[in-house]
This record gives sequence, C-alpha cells and structure tokens, in this order.
Amino acid sequence: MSAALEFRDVVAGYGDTQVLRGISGSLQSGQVLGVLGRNGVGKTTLMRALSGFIPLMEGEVGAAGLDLADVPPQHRLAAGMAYAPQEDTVFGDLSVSENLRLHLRTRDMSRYQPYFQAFPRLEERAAQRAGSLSGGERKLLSFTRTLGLLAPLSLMDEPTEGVQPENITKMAVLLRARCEAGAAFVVVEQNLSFLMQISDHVLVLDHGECVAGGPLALFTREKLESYLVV
Ligand SMILES: Nc1ncnc2c1ncn2[C@@H]1O[C@H](COP(=O)(O)OP(=O)(O)OP(=O)(O)O)[C@@H](O)[C@H]1O
Repeated sequence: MSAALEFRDVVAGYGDTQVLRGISGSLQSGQVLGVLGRNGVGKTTLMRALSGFIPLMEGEVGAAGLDLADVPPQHRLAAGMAYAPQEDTVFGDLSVSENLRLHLRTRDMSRYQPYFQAFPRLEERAAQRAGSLSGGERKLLSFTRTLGLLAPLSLMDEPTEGVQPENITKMAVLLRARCEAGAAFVVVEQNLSFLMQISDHVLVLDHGECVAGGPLALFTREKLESYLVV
C-alpha cells in the first residue's frame, strides 16, 4: 500500500535562503504526524513545501502513489490534499456558511452536523461575516471546513491557536474520528497535550533540520517538552 504522504530529503526556503535542510517523513492512512519545534525552526515552511505553496529546492513529495512535484497548490485538493494555513484561514468577507460551502458542489451541509454540535457558535453565526468572529472561532471554522472537505490527507498549521480549552478537547475527538474513517493528517502544534492526544508519530524540527522523530509511544512528555524549551 502506498503511503498517504511521503516526503524525502525536502530542501525549501525563500529566495536563495534554505530554511529546511533535508526533511523526510511518511504516514499511512488513518494516522496523524505531529510536527513540533520552537518558534522559527521551519514548521510552517515545511507545511508550505508539502502543500506546494513554496517550491521544493530539492527532494520529493508524494501522496497515495502520486508525485506531487508538478501538481500546483490550487490543484492539490482535487489530488486529495487539504491545507489549513496558520494565518488567513478563512475568507473574512464571506459568511460562516459561505466559507463552509465554498469547496462543496452541493448546498447540503449535513457533513458539518458533528462540528455544529461540538461548536454551536458556528451554527448560530452561520449568516455572520467570518471576519467578525474571534480569532479562536475563525480557527474552529477553518478546522471545521478542513475536516468537512473529507480529504484523504490534510495539513493543518497550529489549528488550536487561540481556541478555548474545552473546544480543543472536542477538536481532538473529531480529528481522531476522521482518522478512524481513514483520513491522514500532518499537524503543526505548540499545544503539546493536543499533539500527544492526536498523534501516532512525531517529527521534531530545529533550525530547519529533523532532530527527532518516530512513533509517539517512544517519547515521554518531558522529552517532547525539552524540544520546545528556548
Ligand atoms: N515568507 C518568508 N520569507 C522569508 N523568510 C521567511 C518567510 N517565512 C518564514 N521565513 C523564515 O523562515 C524561518 C522559519 O520560519 P517558519 O515560519 O517556517 O517557522 P515556524 O517554526 O513555523 O515558526 P512559528 O512557530 O513562529 O510559526 C524563519 O527564520 C523565518 O524568518
């Protein structure tokens, strides 16, 4: 079986500057790869490189047997890859429901029912401009839209940033439910409890290099915390 995502020796950055220096990893359907590291070590850059928003300087990225090198970012969703960036996660001038319908070919919103149940404020504010939501609510909207796409593979950059703790617990449950259905995720997170709740494997970045990685079970919380200490 081909991996849900496989990346090998990824080198990427901005202009002539290399930020990532040879990052590799893979994950199977139904698994979560949690990416962690201190601020500025290259986590967002890795997500941009995997999603095609910045080109690879070297290396390979493939998903479900497909080489993604020549698939531009706007075609990646059709190729099975969803991406929720850290910032500018929703369209502020569109309503909450317009944001949720944007990529759907149907007006049927029933796929969002479990998310509306978990986050009733989203349904209450369905007609409201997404730009008028709080930062945490915008993150919940982005999370809901990303999971509602039902993509085989989703990349999410700090999905819990600004979200209230009780909703973070619900996010973990909803995300794992998608894994049960076979979806795979790469998730960048600073919230270690959330990351440990959702991840099967972890990848630790420091200064653009992978300094540790493997099954979550091999790492204690203290060990993972040590990678975040400045
Ligand atoms: N658009 C950009 N142009 C040039 N350099 C950038 C750009 N975005 C990020 N960088 C640089 O790349 C390096 C890695 O940044 P990146 O945002 O990937 O780190 P990060 O681990 O996601 O950090 P944080 O946790 O603060 O979001 C930093 O030195 C940053 O200044």
